Amino acid sequence: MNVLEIANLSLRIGVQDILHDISLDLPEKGIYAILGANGVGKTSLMRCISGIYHPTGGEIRYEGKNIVGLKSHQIVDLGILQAPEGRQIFSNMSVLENLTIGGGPLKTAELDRVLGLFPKLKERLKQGAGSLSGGEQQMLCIGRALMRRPKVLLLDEPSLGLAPMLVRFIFDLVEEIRAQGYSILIVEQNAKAALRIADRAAVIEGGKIVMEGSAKELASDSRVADAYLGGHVAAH
Ligand SMILES: Nc1ncnc2c1ncn2[C@@H]1O[C@H](COP(=O)(O)OP(=O)(O)OP(=O)(O)O)[C@@H](O)[C@H]1O
Repeated sequence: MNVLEIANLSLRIGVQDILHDISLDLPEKGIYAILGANGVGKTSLMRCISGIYHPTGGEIRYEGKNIVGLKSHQIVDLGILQAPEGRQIFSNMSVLENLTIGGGPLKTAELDRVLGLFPKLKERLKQGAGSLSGGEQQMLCIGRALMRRPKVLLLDEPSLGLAPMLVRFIFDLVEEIRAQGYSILIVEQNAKAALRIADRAAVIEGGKIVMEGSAKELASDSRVADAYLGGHVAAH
């Protein structure tokens, strides 16, 4: 079953066509990767799903129901949570405050579950979030989304600015999060890392899907290799 279905989605802002005829399905407990270079529309697609941008055409169905037109907070309440690009943590607040902000009364069980995934954060609960390393800030950003127990997690460039070792760590963690029953849509420029963990993937160029298939197919496609894997077909 698909938890999220995007059908013929288009987005126009002013006179600019940002997204055109985007269709993709996220299976329940699946990882779907959206690949592409800078500025092709990946973040805009995420923003359409989370209700920040309103698509000009098409549908976004969550558990079979079209969510286009709903407000961001309604989409969050339905169970679609985004860990945004650039992390957007509150650097002058503590790690604990960042994790618990906006979530109503503190849910200890949720906190324990999230901290179980991120032992590094557990050691730094009282510390100012601004003093965390880049990788830890990324964990905090994902952890904050998980505190709301989403069904669908939207990850925008989780590897951005991280050292290769940390990229591996973050992607292993995404796999672990999926194993806990979440469905994950991940936007990435790091095609190699994303294809390693994804079930399916799409490549976006100029606001359009130019390739779509299983992650295995895409990883062994010479066009993907040339454009996104530095000429090497990825070992899967
Ligand atoms: N609010 C907006 N107003 C005008 N143009 C916008 C707006 N949001 C996005 N765009 C344009 O849409 C295009 C796609 O941007 P988007 O941020 O979605 O790309 P991206 O693939 O996520 O790139 P990046 O990896 O740099 O975030 C860009 O040309 C951008 O300038």
